[in-house]
Amino acid sequence: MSDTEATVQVLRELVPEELQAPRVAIICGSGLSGLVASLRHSVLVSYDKLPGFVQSTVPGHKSSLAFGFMGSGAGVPVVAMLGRFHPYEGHKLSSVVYPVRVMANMGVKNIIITNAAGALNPNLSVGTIVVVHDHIALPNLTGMNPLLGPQTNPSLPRFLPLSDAYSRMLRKLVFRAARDLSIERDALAEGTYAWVSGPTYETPAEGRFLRAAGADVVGMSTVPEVVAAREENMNVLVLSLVTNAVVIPLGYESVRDEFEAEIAGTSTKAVVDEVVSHEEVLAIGKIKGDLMKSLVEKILDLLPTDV
Ligand SMILES: O=P(O)(O)O[C@@H]1C[C@H](O)[C@@H](CO)O1
Ligand code: HPA
Repeated sequence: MSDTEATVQVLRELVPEELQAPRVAIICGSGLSGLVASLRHSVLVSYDKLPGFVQSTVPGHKSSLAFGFMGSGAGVPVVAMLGRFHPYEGHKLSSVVYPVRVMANMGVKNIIITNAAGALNPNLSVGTIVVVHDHIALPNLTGMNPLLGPQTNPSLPRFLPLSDAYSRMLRKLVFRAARDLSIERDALAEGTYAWVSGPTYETPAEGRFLRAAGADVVGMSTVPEVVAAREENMNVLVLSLVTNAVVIPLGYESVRDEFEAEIAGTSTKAVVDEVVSHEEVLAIGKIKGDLMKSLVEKILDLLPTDV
């Protein structure tokens, strides 16, 4: 029996039979566990009961899986991670993606991955939900790829194409859901997510670099999960909630100019001194959580029955 099969075996003992075949997995990003507040017949399973699972150590992430039905009518059976694992917590990449492999082993075919992210694109304001259509993963390109090493399951592809990682069908469904809910057009955008390891937020020069490379938002999660989910042949949807702007010009102003202006008694342009914090990230999650929740519920309502 493989490791993931052993974990699924434990879940089968802890979760009632009618919840054992989820169609959709949801990963809740920082401060976004309220996304699944409307789960019906829900059963929570703490990660410490599950072999192979580690613990979420980040504020705004709980260490439990939630099973239940979500959406209108009978609803769709879902399994949600109320907290995720990040490499910066000290978790190995194989641990970070382990829950995705377990959910795939349970037969889940669709995954909605959410996260909090900083905006690199100046057209994105705080609170916008970005439907991710591509990613830039410097860690993947430089030797920190979750698929490095012996294959956990040799029947999965060794060389995984990622040109179509983000399901067009699911992305389109988001916009249909938004129209059905009369969500204003500017509340949603499309973009490319840059994955960084964290836990430091970006310097202004790093922000400029990632923006120049074509990224719209930046965050510290998601991509390893996307890679594992694609290896497991799931349909992937990623929704990033913009919680802050990455202040690209901050720190760039010349202190020599400032010093010389002080001596001359003239004034210089005021330096912006916004500093991002995790508290701010969580606060935006709280404010926009209901919108994200309605959107996810409507996406589940619209999900074709054959996927
Ligand atoms: O788990 P996500 O990607 O939603 O969390 C973001 C990235 C860091 O974990 C944290 C920084 O504030 O929020
Ligand atoms: N950078 C990286 N990760 C983040 C940010 C950010 O600005 N905001 C929320 N998660």
